[in-house]
Amino acid sequence: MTMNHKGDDVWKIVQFPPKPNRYLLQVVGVLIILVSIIKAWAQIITLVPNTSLLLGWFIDTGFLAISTILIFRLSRWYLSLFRRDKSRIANNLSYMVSALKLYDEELFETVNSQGEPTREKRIVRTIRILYKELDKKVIVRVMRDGDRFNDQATTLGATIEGALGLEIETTNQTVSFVEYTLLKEKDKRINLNSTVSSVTDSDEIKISGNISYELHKVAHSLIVGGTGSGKSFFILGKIISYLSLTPQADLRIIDPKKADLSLLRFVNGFENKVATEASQICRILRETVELMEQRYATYFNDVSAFGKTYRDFNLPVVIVIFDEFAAFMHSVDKKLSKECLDYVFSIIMKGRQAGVMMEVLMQRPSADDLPTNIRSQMGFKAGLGNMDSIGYNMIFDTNNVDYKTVTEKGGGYIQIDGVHTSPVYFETPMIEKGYDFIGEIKRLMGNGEKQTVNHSE
Ligand SMILES: Nc1ncnc2c1ncn2[C@@H]1O[C@H](COP(=O)(O)OP(=O)(O)OP(=O)(O)O)[C@@H](O)[C@H]1O
Repeated sequence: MTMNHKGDDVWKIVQFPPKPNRYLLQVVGVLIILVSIIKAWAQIITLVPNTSLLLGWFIDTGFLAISTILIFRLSRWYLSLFRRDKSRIANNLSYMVSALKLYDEELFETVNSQGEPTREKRIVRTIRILYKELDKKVIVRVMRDGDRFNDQATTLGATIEGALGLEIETTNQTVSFVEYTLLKEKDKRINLNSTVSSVTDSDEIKISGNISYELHKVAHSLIVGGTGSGKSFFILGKIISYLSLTPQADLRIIDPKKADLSLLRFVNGFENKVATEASQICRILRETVELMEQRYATYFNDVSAFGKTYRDFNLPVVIVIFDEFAAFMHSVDKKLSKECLDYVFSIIMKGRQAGVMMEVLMQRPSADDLPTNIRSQMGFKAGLGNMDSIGYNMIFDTNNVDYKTVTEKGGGYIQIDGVHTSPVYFETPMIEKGYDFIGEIKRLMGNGEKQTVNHSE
């Protein structure tokens, strides 16, 4: 039987009712083991012919050692049958089963010690709950066995949170179980200045205390959020993070609404890299596709490039940030929107290896605004602020999540490929009041002095 170590990667069953403490049975059992082995030893010893003194001493010592080991092993096995899972998690979940009466009892006819017939209640069925304790998480799996607890399994989230005093990170519902993943430590909002790792060669971007990802593994992003949800702060924060990478990211900005992002056109180094008009937008996208093709032609043109990415050639990541994507696609004529969409599609399908990425922002996702073949390639998806279930389903392609009301500015749900299996609640990096985005971007761009980007394009 597995012991209950912290961080064990083993499923354990929550015992209900808990095993009773049968001390008398334990003592008697161990005594029987002891006496039987001593008796057996005494019996065997009489069968051994009494030869020399030395041989006799060896035989006695050998039997004594074997008997001691046998007594110890057998007793340990016997006592393990009575062992109770005393962990706080097991105790609290067992208490929850009792408090919510997540078990069925039936009346049984028996005979009491005076020989009179009596009736006694016995537990005949209990909800089946398993749990696993990891370093940073506790996973509670409530089984759906087709009994009356089947539907209850899906509604136990808040009660389990209360019982364990931990917060649910994700809920995963299948036909045979509902799995609640709880965080041992609450996720913490981080400050913008700790979003980029100081480790050289790292392209790790931190989003919160518990959430981070490597940019080259995730590639394209989708950020959705209504007015006031914190979308602009999030993307401006990300721009600061991207510009803090080494080599510094090469950003192209598309802002058809001529809002905050378009102001970057006044920063040295962003000339010709900010587009607000349809024709400029199409030009920026076309040039980015050409750059991508050029990278493939220069760096990935023979077998020596097998398995390599843009990072092996120390090329900067190129990120096209496309704000108000859906609104733009609706506002331009069909021919132009098709041309733009073709460029976006091309980047999304081929960009990752060459380090050419798309970051699409929009107010509300709908199947018409963002075709499924593009949406499914987005490794990073975030929905900020409150959204209806159709909105969430459109972003995350799942309707098995119990989304909480978002009250915090910059709060929402996020799902990153390779990091999460379903969307989790998060809060965007904190940006203090009066933060000078443009000033900071200017500083990172070297105030228009020569950039420190090390590439040959
Ligand atoms: N990460 C954050 N740190 C600190 N404050 C934030 C953060 N995100 C949002 N806020 C607060 O919420 C307000 C609205 O955020 P923001 O302007 O980013 O919303 P939005 O979704 O871009 O809305 P709009 O589309 O109208 O610009 C900000 O002015 C700021 O006060």
